Amino acid sequence: MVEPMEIYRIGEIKNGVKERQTNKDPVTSTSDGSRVSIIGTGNFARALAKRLARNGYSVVCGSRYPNRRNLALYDDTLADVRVTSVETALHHADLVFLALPAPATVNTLTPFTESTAEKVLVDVSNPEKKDLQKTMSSNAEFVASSFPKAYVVKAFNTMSAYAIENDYGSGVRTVYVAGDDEAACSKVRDLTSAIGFIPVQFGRLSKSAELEAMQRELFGSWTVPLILSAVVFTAWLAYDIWRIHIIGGGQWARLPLSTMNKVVGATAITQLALCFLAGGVAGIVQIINGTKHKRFPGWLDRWMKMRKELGVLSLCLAAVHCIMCLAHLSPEYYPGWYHVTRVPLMGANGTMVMVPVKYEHKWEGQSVIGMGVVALCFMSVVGLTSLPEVGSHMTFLQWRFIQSYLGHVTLVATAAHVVLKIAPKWANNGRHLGHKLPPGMVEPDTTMTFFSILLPLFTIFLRLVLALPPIGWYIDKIRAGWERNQSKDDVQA
Ligand SMILES: NC(=O)C1=CN([C@@H]2O[C@H](COP(=O)(O)OP(=O)(O)OC[C@H]3O[C@@H](n4cnc5c(N)ncnc54)[C@H](OP(=O)(O)O)[C@@H]3O)[C@@H](O)[C@H]2O)C=CC1
Ligand SMILES: [Cu+2]
Repeated sequence: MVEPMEIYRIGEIKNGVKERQTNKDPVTSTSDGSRVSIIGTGNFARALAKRLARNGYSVVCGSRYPNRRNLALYDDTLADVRVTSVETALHHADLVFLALPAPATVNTLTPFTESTAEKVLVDVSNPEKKDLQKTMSSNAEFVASSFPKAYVVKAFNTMSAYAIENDYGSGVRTVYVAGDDEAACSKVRDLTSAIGFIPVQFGRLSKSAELEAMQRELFGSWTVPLILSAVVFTAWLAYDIWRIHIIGGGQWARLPLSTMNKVVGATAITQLALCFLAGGVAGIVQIINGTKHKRFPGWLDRWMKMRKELGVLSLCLAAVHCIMCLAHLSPEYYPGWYHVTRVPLMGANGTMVMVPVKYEHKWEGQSVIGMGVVALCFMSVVGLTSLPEVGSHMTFLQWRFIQSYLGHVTLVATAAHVVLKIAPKWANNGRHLGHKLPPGMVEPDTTMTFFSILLPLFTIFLRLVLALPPIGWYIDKIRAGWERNQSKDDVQA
């Protein structure tokens, strides 16, 4: 942590803040590690300046119009931050943040190229694709090629100005740092930790392209799982509308809640199955390869990497399904779940009549709802621990237990919830539809609920096959490092 130091400022006294003058010359002395310059006076520059000033740094912001910028108007903390010309700011410190729009970065510094020599220039920009130079994959590399005597580092671009300004120990705290000069990167990392963030060296400057690309994708790693959810949801919805409302003549008034509820539930369980199926398919690929040291095919690799997102989306959908279920849980919608009880009522002519009413759940209703609640609880634990903010507080053993073992129990509980829902219909063999089937004939179940359970059941079956001996032993051996072709290769070597 950098020691708080005497802050000097030149400029107007705002809101009665007493001006502290030192006899240091802020322009000529640049080797002081507690001095930082920021080029730009916008949202990012102000947020970073505020944070640095709070931590005792001497901060100067370089502007095109220094006389027109008064940062103290935004925040009292910024009263200690001086606004100077870009050139003066470049001289103020060895560490210079470039908080400028990407297309303006190089143009702003070009007139002062000589002043950039030996400076650590931190590019925080998030350029649009159209702003990138044709031959460059990132703005940071363009800055580096334009100012070869400077040490360019990419950092802070994945953090919002809001988080920089307001983080008091929670929220996103990781700052990715990329650069070719280790001393320069180390300077940026030290400053990052000194102001309360966690620096992570992301790689060399060429990795800036990845850091910049991260900010161009609205949903990042969530994009494909979200699209997949939308596709699965639409497919189930189309099927159920066709089956229930178009050819089945079901009431359209039941579409927004009753039909939609089933579709949301079916999408949730499909996503959950896809989340766990990836591990099963990976197991088969490892058996075929006879080793765990071979890279998975690209599609499987991407699938494995989106398991967290698939699981969390499934949890969100399951929660919505639960609320929708509770919202219309009544004998009208679920007649088979209730006992018929006769209660006496006074008839019109003064005589008592016994009227059948339904208010008590039969075991069918109890078991479906009970199992649904259990599944949702397990799913919440698995989903929440898959978030890095929660998972990072657990030991690997705890994390694996929840993600793998409890995860599979969740899938089984969810499948059981659905099977309990549709099993009574199978037992009735079509009688619920009012059909009289000849002996031995089975009414085919064409409900969406039935189809939606096939993938989860297959996933559970696959995981069982892969877990039980002898296949389970074989996979364990491979996962412990054994290789089928090891001895042959060793002999050849
Ligand atoms: N805001 C955020 O949350 C984040 C921003 N960033 C990156 O930080 C950089 C700055 O963003 P932000 O502070 O939001 O942007 P702003 O538009 O708020 O500020 C940019 C500043 O750059 C200076 N500037 C110099 N030349 C130009 C020019 N030609 N056009 C416009 N401004 C110019 C201006 O200062 P002056 O007029 O005093 O010269 C201006 O205040 C961007 O590259 C952005 O991608 C990265 C992560 C988060
Ligand atoms: Cu359900």
